[in-house]
Amino acid sequence: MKIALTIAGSDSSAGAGIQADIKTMTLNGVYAESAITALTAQNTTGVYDILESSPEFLKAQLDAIFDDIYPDSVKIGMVSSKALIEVIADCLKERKTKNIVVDPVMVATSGSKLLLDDSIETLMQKLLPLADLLTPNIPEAEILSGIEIKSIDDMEEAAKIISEKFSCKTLIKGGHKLNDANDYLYSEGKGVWFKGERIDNPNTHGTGCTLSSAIAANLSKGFSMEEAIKMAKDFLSAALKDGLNLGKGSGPMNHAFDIKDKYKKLGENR
Ligand SMILES: Nc1ncnc2c1ncn2[C@@H]1O[C@H](COP(=O)(O)OP(=O)(O)O)[C@@H](O)[C@H]1O
Ligand SMILES: Cc1ncc(COP(=O)(O)OP(=O)(O)O)c(N)n1
Repeated sequence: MKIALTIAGSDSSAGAGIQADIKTMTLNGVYAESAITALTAQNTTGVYDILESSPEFLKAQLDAIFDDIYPDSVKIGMVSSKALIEVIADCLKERKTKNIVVDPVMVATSGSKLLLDDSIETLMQKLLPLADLLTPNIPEAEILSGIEIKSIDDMEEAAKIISEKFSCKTLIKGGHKLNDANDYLYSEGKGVWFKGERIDNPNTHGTGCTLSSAIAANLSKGFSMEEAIKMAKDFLSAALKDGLNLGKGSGPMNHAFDIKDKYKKLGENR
């Protein structure tokens, strides 16, 4: 079985973060491992508290993982501080990790900061140049490229700037901010649009986490980057389309859309 590792924060409501990543990787047919950068007290209405892992404890988690079950891909999500970013960058270099997908999580859709302002520079210098793929949303892409994104042309230009700056493929997500569900990949001098069907569902908590971890799972299985992105978008759309409606705010998607009926039946005889 292929292995994917997520290095990210825990979301207590399990719609985003580590929990979304593990569900996504599992349902995309790979074995999921996790190294937790922070615990968040979070639900569909916001992030109420954050407790970071110490750098020593994050390193201990990564060493335990890499010494035993070596991953075929790594997805990195919320990493809030400089010291944690450095631990991850050192580990990825030392362990010669392949298929690195970085979702440069900065602010949750609910508005809470998940990356400290003074850590953005460290993220850009130490971690992003190690990535095979970056998956910023529009506000993150504006920070990484240094340009304002107000149009489709701006999206294309920003992807090129980011890709050249960090020497990696860059997928800018249109998402709910611009151009509906259409995302743009720039890679080695070439751009390609991934058109998605916009699903009218306000419950989009964890869409970014789900997309990046599905891409990592698909890379683990040996798919090309373009195939991995296409399949990840199909998985995300199906999870959104399932129409789960939980919580008082922007709720989680149903990652288990494909198997939910199988397990529902098991309980029906009781
Ligand atoms: N309503 C929607 N219907 C279909 N796809 C969506 C919708 N909203 C977001 N997406 C897709 O979800 C993925 C994550 O995008 P986005 O929500 O912008 O990321 P983030 O959670 O990092 O802000 C992208 O592929 C985007 O196109
Ligand atoms: C612990 C944790 N990590 C990441 C996020 C952000 O999730 P994302 O899928 O990028 O976007 P929203 O869910 O905020 O729309 C998070 N909220 N918590």
